Amino acid sequence: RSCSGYVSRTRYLMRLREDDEACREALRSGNFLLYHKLAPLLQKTNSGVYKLACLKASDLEHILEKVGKDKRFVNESFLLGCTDKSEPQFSLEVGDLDRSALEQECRGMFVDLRKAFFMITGLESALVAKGQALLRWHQTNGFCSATGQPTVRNQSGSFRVCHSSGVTYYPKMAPVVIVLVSDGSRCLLARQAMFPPGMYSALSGFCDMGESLEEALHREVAEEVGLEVENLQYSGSQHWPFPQSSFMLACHATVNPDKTQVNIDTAELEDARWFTFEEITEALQKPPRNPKGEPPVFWVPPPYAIANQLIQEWANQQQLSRK
Ligand SMILES: NC(=O)C1=CN([C@@H]2O[C@H](COP(=O)(O)OP(=O)(O)OC[C@H]3O[C@@H](n4cnc5c(N)ncnc54)[C@H](OP(=O)(O)O)[C@@H]3O)[C@@H](O)[C@H]2O)C=CC1
Ligand SMILES: [Mg+2]
Repeated sequence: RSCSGYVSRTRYLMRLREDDEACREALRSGNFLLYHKLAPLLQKTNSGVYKLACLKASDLEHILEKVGKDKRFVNESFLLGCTDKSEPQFSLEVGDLDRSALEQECRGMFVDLRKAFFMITGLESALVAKGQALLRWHQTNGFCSATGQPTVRNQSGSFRVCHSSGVTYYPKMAPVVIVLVSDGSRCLLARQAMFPPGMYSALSGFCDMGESLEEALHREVAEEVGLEVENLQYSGSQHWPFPQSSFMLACHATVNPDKTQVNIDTAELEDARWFTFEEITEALQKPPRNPKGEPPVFWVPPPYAIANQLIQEWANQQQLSRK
């Protein structure tokens, strides 16, 4: 099978999703991400940094045998994608097996995704989030919501079907808008009470049924801070795993510099305020943690969060316009 290039990899994955037999076959040459109760397996490299553990099929079978599990358990994996070399990648939940025995056999440790996500590289964190999202979706969609009967997965895990009602269920994400509002020289950031101390982020909110991106964005800003925005500019998108699969759609927007008085919805937000270019530049350079015991200083979400991209873009824009 010659599968170099993006199109042939994509077509290969398409076939694995649709053809159960081909997908079962692909398990034999697969790479596996393991999760213990949704916590991914990481391994420490020789240089002391953590990486996502990717086990070969033969190693995984060997490990399963060691912890007393039939190697056919591998068939319960879900297809995630494939590497540049067209090696298929799968995720597997091993939460029923002994955690420390597995950690020992795999020379790694299972780390809560909220920590793991920020311990590894950007590409790995996108993959590990996808793996968890797919496992979580399957774990919570075992029954048809029309009939209450069990749903059955296809081999790749790209859908589940209820044979009683005939309904097919596909993995879902919740669309969320996130917007950085600017008044021309300052940008508006907010914090929820549950955020870590000192962290402020761009305004965000779930899209309502039937809304466009633009409508959701206008509504969220009006609801949360009582402002009317204009000049929406799309920036990018991101799958976000916390607390569950969101599909983040990120935009910039402006307000009239004469109408910047915020009126905060205190049920949603603890605070929202305008930050200057100098405050933002300083926060972008700061490591995202407060030393223990110190009063909280202002900081912004880390680079893997699309909020960081918006803030960075705004700062770059300001820098140019100030030259
Ligand atoms: N990657 C990034 O840079 C960032 C990501 N985010 C993510 O964006 C998402 C939304 O942000 P947030 O500002 O809190 O959202 P909202 O402003 O819409 O407010 C959250 C409220 O919406 C309700 N809600 C929860 N889930 C859903 C859903 N699936 N559909 C509709 N309403 C829902 C809940 O209400 P109730 O209290 O009634 O349950 C919740 O309290 C979060 O997942 C957050 O992690 C946010 C900022 C930055
Ligand atoms: Mg919000």
